Amino acid sequence: MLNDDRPVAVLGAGAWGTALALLIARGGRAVTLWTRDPAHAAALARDGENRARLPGLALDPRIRPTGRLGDAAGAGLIVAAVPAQGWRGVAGELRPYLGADVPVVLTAKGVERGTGLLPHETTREVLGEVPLALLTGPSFAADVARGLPTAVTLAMPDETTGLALCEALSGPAFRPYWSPDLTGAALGGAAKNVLAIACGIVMGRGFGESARAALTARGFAEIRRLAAALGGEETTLMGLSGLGDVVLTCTSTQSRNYRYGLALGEGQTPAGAADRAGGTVEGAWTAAAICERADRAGVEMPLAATVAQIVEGREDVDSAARRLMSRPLKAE
Ligand SMILES: NC(=O)c1ccc[n+]([C@@H]2O[C@H](COP(=O)([O-])OP(=O)(O)OC[C@H]3O[C@@H](n4cnc5c(N)ncnc54)[C@H](O)[C@@H]3O)[C@@H](O)[C@H]2O)c1
Ligand SMILES: O=P(O)(O)OC[C@H](O)CO
Repeated sequence: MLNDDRPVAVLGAGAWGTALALLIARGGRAVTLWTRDPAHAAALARDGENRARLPGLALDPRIRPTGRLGDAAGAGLIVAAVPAQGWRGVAGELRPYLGADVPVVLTAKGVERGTGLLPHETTREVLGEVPLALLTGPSFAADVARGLPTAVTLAMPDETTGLALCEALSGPAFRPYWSPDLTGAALGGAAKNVLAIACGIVMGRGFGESARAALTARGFAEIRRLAAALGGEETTLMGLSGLGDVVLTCTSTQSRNYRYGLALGEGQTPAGAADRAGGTVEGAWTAAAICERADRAGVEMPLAATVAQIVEGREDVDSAARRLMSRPLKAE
């Protein structure tokens, strides 16, 4: 299934899809790199690089860009790098082209608005019982594309296929660790984007490093509460896909979510902040969606709810900070 000569289809040719296509192609596999925009596919082929997202990094000759989703037919493995809000539609269009027993590796880090579903839950609704994995964890596209050392989580309940996927996707500088816990891994990846926005806001507003450390720890506590309520494992949250990605994204200006928060903290509007972040800011969409999901599970997430309020322009940063600091004192 995995060690055959069929190409790998990577869906979504943004920063992450392009980085993963490079990783896989360098491992010797042919890659079909699909983008919804045929003009973008033509530009990728013509330029030999993704100028908008990973400028200066040459595409491997084994990568074939395409604007036709039907070119994914015949792939031995699908890697989906479409943002969480767009994945349901793409998955539906993919269905007729998906071969029997072909594994689908999801990589989106978000919660779907309107349903509160994590990417693997959306996929189950649309594609049914396909072999499903999630690749997540601390990994900036530019780092992976440059071949810098990276370790991630590959979550899949079936151990045999999960380990085979780790092998298939590993490289000299890319090390996936298998986990059986899809829910814990997906939740950590989605929620850390919301927390990264909060940390960016705090730093942009000049509240200082102590405030950011407090926010990171208290935000991580609410993520763990929700994960536990949904059946995610504590060990997953304490690993690469949870703590690892929180550490990365809550501290680095390489993160778009963090940059978006920084701009909000500096007083920009949500639209201006999105422009400054550049590219997909999953946490901006996920903040409200994860709160809806938490409400249904009876879990309180005051920090995520505050990010949602600020992102939607319903509260300003200073009044949010005053409100959070005046909450009743309680046990840690
Ligand atoms: N960039 C990273 O370092 C990184 C790392 C790990 C995971 N991720 C995750 O990967 C996903 C994609 O992020 P990215 O960095 O590639 O973002 P990006 O902004 O660079 O690119 C997003 C791509 O998705 C496409 N897209 C958006 N909506 C679509 C839709 N409805 N149908 C089809 N295509 C659509 C866009 O055309 C674009 O090519 C996100 O969930 C992100 O959290 C990103
Ligand atoms: O740029 P961000 O904030 O989407 O973060 C990218 C990756 O998720 C980091 O692991």
